[in-house]
Amino acid sequence: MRLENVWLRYHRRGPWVLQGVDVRIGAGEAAVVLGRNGVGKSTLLQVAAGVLRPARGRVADRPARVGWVPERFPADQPFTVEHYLGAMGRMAGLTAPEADRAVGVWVERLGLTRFRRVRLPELSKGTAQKVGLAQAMLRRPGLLVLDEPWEGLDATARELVPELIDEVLGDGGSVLVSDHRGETVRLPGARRWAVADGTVTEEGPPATEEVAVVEVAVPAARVAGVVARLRAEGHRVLGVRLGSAADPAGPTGDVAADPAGPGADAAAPAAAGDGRPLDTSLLVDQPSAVDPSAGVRR
Ligand SMILES: Nc1ncnc2c1ncn2[C@@H]1O[C@H](COP(=O)(O)OP(=O)(O)OP(=O)(O)O)[C@@H](O)[C@H]1O
Repeated sequence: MRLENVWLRYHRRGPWVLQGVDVRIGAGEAAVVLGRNGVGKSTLLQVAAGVLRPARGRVADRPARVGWVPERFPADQPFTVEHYLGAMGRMAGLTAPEADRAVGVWVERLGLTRFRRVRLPELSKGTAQKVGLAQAMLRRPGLLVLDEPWEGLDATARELVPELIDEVLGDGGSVLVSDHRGETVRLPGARRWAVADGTVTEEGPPATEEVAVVEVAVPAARVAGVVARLRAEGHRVLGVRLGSAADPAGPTGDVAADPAGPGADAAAPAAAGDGRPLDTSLLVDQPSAVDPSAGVRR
């Protein structure tokens, strides 16, 4: 997904909150949005989620299913937890039985079982936040946007947030999260977007960092998931090639996709050893899968 030259202000003659923002995030990647209070983090997340429309510029390739968790869950709605979540599940495109099943799963995971029949306005802030998390996860989002997700949550639920993020990333989704409490140290692999003066700057890894290249053989059918997981942990995936199970490092392997390397041919058809197509969709157009020469072979 890309934000291209995005401008936004809340009133016709008001100050611009976002001014020509250009950022992108790939499948299986997370980005933490940082900046001082009032700088525009929530505004940026809402544009990314499609809650706010930019005055100028555009958001391209936003995944079809977006999970949006606002900083403050709007609990002033006259529904019980289970009615609200069931309705949200159906709005997300689940059938009634699927929605019921999903509600059961997330109510349990988030420790909401005893609140099922409680009306939203009667919930504490932390419990309402959990309902906010649950509604975003009922149908696995391709983009999960979390505005200060740790705010108001109890210790157990705070532990769960990185777990949910990992699950979305592991399925090839993208995650954006803002945080002013430093909790995002729990997301060591995330990219870091610093918001200041209406613009967003990506903070890169320290240039002096020494790296090593590790070659790993995985079943071809699991390539997409493994690549997404590696990226979610902050590793750069330099390329993927096919090999044989007997001799994975042998010379017979064809290059299936080298996402950013010189001569990369993302359109080249690739098939797993058993003839099934290899899902390389996650391996193209990834800005973070970069310069293979950055890896040092020792
Ligand atoms: N609905 C609104 N109407 C008018 N101005 C708004 C609105 N929402 C936000 N703003 C203003 O836009 C600017 C950016 O706000 P935003 O909430 O995006 O910042 P933030 O970085 O998320 O802040 P915080 O860390 O306090 O949540 C602020 O000056 C804020 O007052």
